[in-house]
Amino acid sequence: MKSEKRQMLHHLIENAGGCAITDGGFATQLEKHGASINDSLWSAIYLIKDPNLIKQVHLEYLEAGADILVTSSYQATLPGFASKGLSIEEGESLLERSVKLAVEARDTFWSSAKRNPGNKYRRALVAASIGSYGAYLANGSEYSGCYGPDVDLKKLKDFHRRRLQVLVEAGPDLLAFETIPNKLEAQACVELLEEESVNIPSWICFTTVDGENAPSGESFKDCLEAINKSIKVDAVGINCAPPHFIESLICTFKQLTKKAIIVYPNSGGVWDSKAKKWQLPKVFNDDDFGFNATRWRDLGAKIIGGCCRTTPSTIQILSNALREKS
Ligand SMILES: C[S+](C)CC[C@H](N)C(=O)O
Ligand SMILES: N[C@@H](CCS)C(=O)O
Ligand SMILES: [Zn+2]
Repeated sequence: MKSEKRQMLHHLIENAGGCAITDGGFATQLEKHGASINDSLWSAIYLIKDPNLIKQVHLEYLEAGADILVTSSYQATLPGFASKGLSIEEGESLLERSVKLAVEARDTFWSSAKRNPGNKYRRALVAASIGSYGAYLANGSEYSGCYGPDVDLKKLKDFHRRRLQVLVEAGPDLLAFETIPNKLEAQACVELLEEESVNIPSWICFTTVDGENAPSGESFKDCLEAINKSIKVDAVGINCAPPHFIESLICTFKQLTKKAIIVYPNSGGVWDSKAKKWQLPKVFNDDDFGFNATRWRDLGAKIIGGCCRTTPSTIQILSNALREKS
């Protein structure tokens, strides 16, 4: 049973014909529904404010063809919840809720889809999001990689450990480390997976601002060192970076790792961490995503989706493109 679980992500990729589809921007899709997430918890504030809206967004991505749902826990942390006056138990139950909402959406959707013979769907997997330490800081440091001199490996592991334990306990199919901006945090994630004997698959995704290195300026070669040595990490790649960097990054990652490559870029633009808003126009529209997704797949990406400011319609177009031309 244990080893079956470990293989779930690889099986999904195989069943999808070699390239699975993850969902699109979660927080920005909440905003499309009128959510106000200008908050230190960002989208995670909706675990308190309106859990049903979270489920609705998950359902929209399933309908659009996502094979993987990423949970609403990106910026959900125990210290973050504590800063809102919540107890540890309350914080832990909100983390559990993030997984439950996605599992419920998946189960509801799948029980109706499978009644329909010939439907285009596959039973989706639920990936518990673990946003970087920079995401928790809410100061844009997931795009700078600068955590300051006081942040060492132990501090990062201490920060991530309890949340990881609670999320794993809640029963997701896999773990998704998102917007990792430097080598130290990648190493912390790998060591935690090992120390906690995590037995579900995981991916680790980095951001980039120059299209070549991690935001810290460290090379991806250096950032991947610990990841490549660990059997606990199944896929590695990029999320929430501008889409025009993706093609060359897939080629770079192919030379640096044997892990499955995952890419889910944002639609372009720059995050203004003071105004808590995406600035500058999008670089890719939905059709650009559709066209480029087949190219990314042909270059070797095994999981493709979207991040901030991509929507269910982006995933719909991407999914049509990948399914038609596989
Ligand atoms: C991926 S960024 C857009 C998430 C939000 C950021 N951590 C903040 O709170 O400002
Ligand atoms: N899973 C998160 C990532 C933000 S960069 C979201 O889509 O909101
Ligand atoms: Zn994003």
